[in-house]
Amino acid sequence: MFLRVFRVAAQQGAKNFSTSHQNNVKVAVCGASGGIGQPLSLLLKQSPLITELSLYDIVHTPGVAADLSHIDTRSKVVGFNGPENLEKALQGADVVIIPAGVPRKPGMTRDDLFNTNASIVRDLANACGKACPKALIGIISNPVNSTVPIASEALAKLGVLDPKRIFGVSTLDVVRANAFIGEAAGVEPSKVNIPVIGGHSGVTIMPLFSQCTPSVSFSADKIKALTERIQEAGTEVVKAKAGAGSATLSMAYAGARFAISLIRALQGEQNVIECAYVRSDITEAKYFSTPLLLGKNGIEKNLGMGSLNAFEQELLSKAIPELKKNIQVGEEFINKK
Ligand SMILES: NC(=O)c1ccc[n+]([C@@H]2O[C@H](COP(=O)([O-])OP(=O)(O)OC[C@H]3O[C@@H](n4cnc5c(N)ncnc54)[C@H](O)[C@@H]3O)[C@@H](O)[C@H]2O)c1
Ligand SMILES: O=C(O)C[C@H](O)C(=O)O
Repeated sequence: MFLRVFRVAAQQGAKNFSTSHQNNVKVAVCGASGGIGQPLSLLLKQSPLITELSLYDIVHTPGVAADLSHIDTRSKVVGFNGPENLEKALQGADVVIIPAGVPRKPGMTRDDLFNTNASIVRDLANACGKACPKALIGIISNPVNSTVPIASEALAKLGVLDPKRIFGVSTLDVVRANAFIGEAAGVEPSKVNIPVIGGHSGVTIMPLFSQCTPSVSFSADKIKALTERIQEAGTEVVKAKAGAGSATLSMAYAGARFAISLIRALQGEQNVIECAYVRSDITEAKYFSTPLLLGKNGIEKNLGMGSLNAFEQELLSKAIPELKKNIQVGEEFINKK
């Protein structure tokens, strides 16, 4: 079913493709051999909007690329292994998606991944800054609340930061919220659309039930319970996988949706909107996720968070201090001597 949805979305994009200014679209996936990287690359391989798929990892990319290259779709697939090939992998990329780094095990928080993943994201952002400074970059690697500031500062140090082009991928929070609400309300999940704002961990994940379409009429207790489930959904998967990692398949779906939205907007399609964690002046937190109107240069317009009800205001007051702390940790890491 979801493959069909992708085909439909991709075909809708393809209508614009013929009239677009840009016929060639190169997408690079960094961390392409991993639990997310492989299914994400598979989903991207199905999109007729992509002409070149560049797969980078420190292991196994020749095999992953050989395998995917036998699929009879438009894009050419090339694998690049090891840091000495990183800049080659990124050269000319229009979109870079980064699911590189370690995932959680039961009992860990996303912040426990910081020590390993901070330097991985810094190095990949540095390479993007050199090889494809105009690319739209989507960061999946956790902790997203900190890795996006790290990547942004790395690009700023190189003098190539354009905050409109760098995104923390929080699409999985929206996808989960749509799924859980659809199930609870008896509505087809693909018809549900709820903004999830803030950040991507625990209390920073803020689903805005008051702005859900179609509108839903749950009790206050039900909204609280669903909000907590959405906030802890990553942990739900980590526990269920019992040591074998965190969400990979749903993340690949969400990552592909986000990447394809970036490309559709790049191709000139109007009204492409996604929530993502970006540099922002909407709240006191320097980075914050809100619905974004996407365009040819990344963020066309930050659509803000709209009006919040009392429950959502309370969520915001809990999210902001945590976000500020996560952002500061990221900035201190990248700015340390
Ligand atoms: N944003 C989200 O919503 C979300 C959702 C799920 C997982 N994640 C995060 O995504 C990351 C990846 O998760 P996974 O399950 O795919 O992990 P994984 O261990 O299965 O795969 C990670 C891949 O990254 C590669 N890698 C490691 N160092 C690298 C480097 N320097 N350059 C390029 N590649 C490198 C590894 O070789 C591996 O193939 C984790 O940090 C996880 O927490 C984020
Ligand atoms: O929970 C995790 O560690 C992975 C990811 O951030 C998720 O939300 O599934």
